[in-house]
Amino acid sequence: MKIVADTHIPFLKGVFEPFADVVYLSGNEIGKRDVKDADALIVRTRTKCNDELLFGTKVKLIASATIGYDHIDIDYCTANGISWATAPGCNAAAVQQWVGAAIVKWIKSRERNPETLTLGVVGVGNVGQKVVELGRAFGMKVICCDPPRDEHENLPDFLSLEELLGIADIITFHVPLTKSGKYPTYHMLNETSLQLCKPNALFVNSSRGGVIDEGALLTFLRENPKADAAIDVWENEPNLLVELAKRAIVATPHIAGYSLEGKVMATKMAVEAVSRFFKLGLVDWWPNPNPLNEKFTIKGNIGLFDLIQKTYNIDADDIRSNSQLFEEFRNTYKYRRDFSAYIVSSCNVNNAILKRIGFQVL
Ligand SMILES: NC(=O)C1=CN([C@@H]2O[C@H](COP(=O)(O)OP(=O)(O)OC[C@H]3O[C@@H](n4cnc5c(N)ncnc54)[C@H](O)[C@@H]3O)[C@@H](O)[C@H]2O)C=CC1
Ligand SMILES: O=C(O)C(=O)[C@H](O)COP(=O)(O)O
Repeated sequence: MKIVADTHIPFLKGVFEPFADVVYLSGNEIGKRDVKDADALIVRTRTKCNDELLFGTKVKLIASATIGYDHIDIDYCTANGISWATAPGCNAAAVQQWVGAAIVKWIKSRERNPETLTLGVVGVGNVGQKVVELGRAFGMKVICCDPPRDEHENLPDFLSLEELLGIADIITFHVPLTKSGKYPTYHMLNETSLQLCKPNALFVNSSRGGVIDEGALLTFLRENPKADAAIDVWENEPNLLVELAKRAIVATPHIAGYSLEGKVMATKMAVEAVSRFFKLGLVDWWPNPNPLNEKFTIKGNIGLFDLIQKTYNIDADDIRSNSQLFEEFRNTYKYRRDFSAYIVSSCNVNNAILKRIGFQVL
């Protein structure tokens, strides 16, 4: 058996060596010659799994250690009998933390009162639901838009995108990138839909570049000096639209999901998917030693904003002055810890609220 794996998936080395020849390569370097005789691929967002890579190979399984899967051509895989697996929800808490840190930065710099603000969450899946809880913890009014869920679950409080855009002070996207189907998300925020938005809104994108039309957003920001953007994902990664990055209040290199918890869970889910498929018996696998056993205590008289900033200094991930280092920054990232690693005591926030957004409470 042969496995080709992305070398930047942490904790993977050594796991499959007892069962297979394992070749590690940088995700964007994995090519047809490498995968021709591979049975399985273990990838991240950096490997485009399409006919160009897969045609004529004997790949039977693609396991992606990521939530998103727009890098996998699902139609091609289905038509060609290639199974695929992702890691749903693995780093949702990390993205929640990134969104929290971005919003706190914006509120402090624009001196906005959270209790007067409406948070609009577009896409209410694993990440979106955590962001809804965050907005409530901030004391904001929260409104949601998720037509695919609404259609099946009949959620009376959910709004259309157009309604949400007209009301929200903060608009945050948590949708997959899709170009077809009933509810495509490609450029869902564009020149036309931006006209519905408030001139002092904050636009937050930690979903995928391409969900927002970057050129249209840049024009809107130029025309509306009180509007802002916090962007983690870009249409042409690793290249970013430098003018947009410069105008944004937060510009990071696709690291919203980069917590240690998120990475461990992603690898765990990919390992277990490969093990299930090839019947290798790696059930309830964890890295050994498990780095998540280390926890941290935060004690003292602080409010929620400072608490979030204590867990994550988003400015340290700013890529504006070093945009050419986009991929290197990601590949050498020191994974941060998300809220679940922190045990909080005696701080000025209600314990139930802290627990709802993922902190541990003493
Ligand atoms: N920046 C980063 O590091 C990360 C980015 N992501 C991105 O975030 C996306 C969302 O992640 P999850 O919440 O875990 O996915 P999910 O699949 O749990 O939720 C996505 C939600 O979007 C909804 N949706 C689909 N089309 C929609 C539309 N046109 N309008 C409104 N809602 C729509 C779905 O019904 C679903 O409820 C991922 O697909 C991925 O691309 C995920 C993890 C890390
Ligand atoms: O999980 C996802 O989806 C993401 O976007 C990741 O956090 C980015 O993952 P990598 O491909 O950089 O591992």
